[in-house]
Amino acid sequence: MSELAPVVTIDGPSGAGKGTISQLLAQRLGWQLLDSGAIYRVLALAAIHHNVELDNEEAITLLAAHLDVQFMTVAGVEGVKVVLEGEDVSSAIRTQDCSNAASKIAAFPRVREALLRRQRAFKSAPGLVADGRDMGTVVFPDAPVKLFLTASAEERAQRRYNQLQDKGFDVNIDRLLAEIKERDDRDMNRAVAPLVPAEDAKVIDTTGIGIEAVLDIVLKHLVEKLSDTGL
Ligand SMILES: Nc1ncnc2c1ncn2[C@@H]1O[C@H](COP(=O)(O)OP(=O)(O)O)[C@@H](O)[C@H]1O
Ligand SMILES: Nc1ccn([C@@H]2O[C@H](COP(=O)(O)OP(=O)(O)O)[C@@H](O)[C@H]2O)c(=O)n1
Repeated sequence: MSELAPVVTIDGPSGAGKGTISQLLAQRLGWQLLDSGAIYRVLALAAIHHNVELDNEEAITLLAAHLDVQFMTVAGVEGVKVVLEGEDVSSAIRTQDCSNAASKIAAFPRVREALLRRQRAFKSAPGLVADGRDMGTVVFPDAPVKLFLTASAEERAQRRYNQLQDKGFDVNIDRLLAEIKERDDRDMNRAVAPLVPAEDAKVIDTTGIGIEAVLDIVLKHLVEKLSDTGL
């Protein structure tokens, strides 16, 4: 791993706060940000747009290899702007249907393989904060700092409910909770790159802990680990 571009990996299930913490951390450090879930989401949307069946691993792998997508950080705007084939899909990739489709295609080993290089290309100086499910286990196994955020399924569903409602989506809390549990189950039990903390990850259960308090825990751990490794 290049010392010029250390990587902090932040993995965990849906609604654990990975995106929020990754963004705050990247801003604080002035580092690059990789929202790997957005790549799986945009691929799922591309499959839907091109009428590719979500169970067709071969066709989705081909689509993954040629995916025309750009990720842009826009000052003052939450999250990254995602442009698929020239169209701004930042909002379209956040629907519940797209979340479920992303988790289905993410179970295909060849699809994951096809997206590896694209994800690793985000690593550049002065450093990278990488958010996902397998950042610490598969994509950046040599990262000097690894975090695994989690929280109870009920709290994660409530957070996602509030977030989607704020964005103007019509949501049902019972359906959200059921889908979060279904997605957790699929992500944790797939054969390749399952959702599991890396052996050297610090696991933080954020149930009942606010964003600022979680960020404090993360920053403290980061400083300790980076000074241990001499970075
Ligand atoms: N520790 C926390 N306490 C309360 N709300 C949180 C916390 N972390 C994140 N949130 C909120 O929960 C929602 C989902 O967080 P997000 O970072 O998108 O999760 P993830 O990326 O893990 O799916 C967001 O609206 C965010 O503001
Ligand atoms: N590194 C990653 C990131 C996401 N994913 C898949 O993509 C889906 C959407 O990821 P996301 O991080 O955007 O989802 P949320 O945590 O925001 O709900 C997940 O349910 C996973 O199935 C993955 O398999 N590996």
